[in-house]
Amino acid sequence: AGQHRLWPEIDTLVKQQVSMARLGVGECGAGWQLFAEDGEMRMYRREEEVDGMVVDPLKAVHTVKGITGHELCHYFFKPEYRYDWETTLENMQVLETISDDTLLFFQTHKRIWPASQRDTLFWSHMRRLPNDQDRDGPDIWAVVNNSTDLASYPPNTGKCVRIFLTVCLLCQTRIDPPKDGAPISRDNITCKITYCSVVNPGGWAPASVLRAVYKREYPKFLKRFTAFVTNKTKDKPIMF
Ligand SMILES: CC(C)(C)c1cc(CCc2ccccn2)cc(-c2ccc(S(=O)(=O)CCO)cc2)c1
Repeated sequence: AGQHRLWPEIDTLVKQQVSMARLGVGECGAGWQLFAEDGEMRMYRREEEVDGMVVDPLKAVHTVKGITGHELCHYFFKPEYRYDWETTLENMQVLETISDDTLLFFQTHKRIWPASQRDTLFWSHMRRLPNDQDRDGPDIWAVVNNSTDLASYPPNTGKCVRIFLTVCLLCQTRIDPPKDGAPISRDNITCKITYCSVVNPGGWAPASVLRAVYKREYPKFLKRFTAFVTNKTKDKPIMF
């Protein structure tokens, strides 16, 4: 099959997002402020505005026992689970199945703050990456979501304001095999998560209101999503 028109953009952005996500908070530029902590979860943001719009880049790191990076990316990527964990979702459509690891989504989100309703149009790509640092270490899995244009879905024509986002979920699984040579169980696996996002909420919303929403919503999202995956996988064979 010929290359899809989006493939070059997808391949370039995925590589760029993954290399950024693998940098520690200290390495990828100054100005990261820790704004939320909960157990193993640390959430950082940078205060940035584009054309007067708050687009605060966000970087969260978390460690969750008992699930793999492949499982976390699988439940984040697959549309059939999204209504179970994305509570702000009003409607989700898969407009195009570009390949088995690349989908085009159109989503409308519930109206949350005293501004208008939002929608998002983005491609989503899931990929296993070679673990080039640690040869025999487990692989790294990533999902990248990036806003895109589609002539049949022009932004800001209907009731919704278009959100523009780039999101990267990067996961690395650590396996600590049991001493007695027993088979690996979920007690022996740990997933190190890096979640990066830059979201331009579009339209106009007061910076103070937006920042309050980010601060409230993002920690909830990561906790809710990882709890969902833990619960979904606990009685299933491990998906390495
Ligand atoms: C909070 C803010 C950054 C402005 C925001 C507001 C809204 C609109 C609805 C909403 C959600 C939460 C709070 C306020 N409004 C949606 C999103 C959003 C949408 C999608 C994705 S995704 O990673 O593609 C997962 C698939 O859905 C992540 C974030 C973000």
